[in-house]
Amino acid sequence: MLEELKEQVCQANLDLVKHQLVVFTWGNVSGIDREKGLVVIKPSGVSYNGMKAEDMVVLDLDGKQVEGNYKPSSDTPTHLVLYRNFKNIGGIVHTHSEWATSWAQAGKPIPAVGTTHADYFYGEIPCTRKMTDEEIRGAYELETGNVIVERFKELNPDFMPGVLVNNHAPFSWGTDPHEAVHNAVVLEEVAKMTFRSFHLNPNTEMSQTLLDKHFLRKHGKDAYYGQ
Ligand SMILES: O=C(CO)[C@@H](O)[C@@H](O)COP(=O)(O)O
Repeated sequence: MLEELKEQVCQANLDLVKHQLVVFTWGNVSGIDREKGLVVIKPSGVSYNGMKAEDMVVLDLDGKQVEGNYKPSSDTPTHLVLYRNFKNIGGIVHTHSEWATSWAQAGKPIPAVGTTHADYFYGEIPCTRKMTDEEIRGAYELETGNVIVERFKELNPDFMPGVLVNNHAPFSWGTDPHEAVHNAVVLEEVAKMTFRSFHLNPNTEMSQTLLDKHFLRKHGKDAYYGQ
């Protein structure tokens, strides 16, 4: 089971390259085995070229490394905060994909103005507040997780599978590493399309009715999209 998760996490990391979401080593994917309470994550700073499942690092939810020859991603504390707080998620992606990162750097949430967005994200994709100097100097990556959780106080992570970290970049998640990558791809596409929509028409908007229709036809108890 853990070996299978290492394969999935490794493949999901390689998929970031395939989908052109990462440059150099600017990203990472993790997955969790909830029964065992173990997280599998990409090693820090290791090139995607020739990366193998056995290179993945395994930790418990407190961050204690239990397997792996490498140090885990420097973003591991952020992933662990999200797994501890968002109980239904099974995979997390962090990238510096250029369109989503542009919104994050600008400190701007991405408004829901089209059905591509509404098929995946139930409302505006939130952006976290700026971190304080104290948070940045302290346990920075853990505090990054904390500001995400703080931003989700009144949001459901099952209906909003991604966030922009202010001055930084996006995180996305899903029920497993593969779905988390899928959501990262959609987030990047939506970031690009929304920027262009506002460029063409600064008054672009979408009704709540259309947002509800598109999100709820794919998610929730009355979903009917697909097979
Ligand atoms: O956010 C950043 C850098 O700004 C990191 O996520 C990125 O470089 C990836 O770090 P790791 O190689 O996973 O330690």
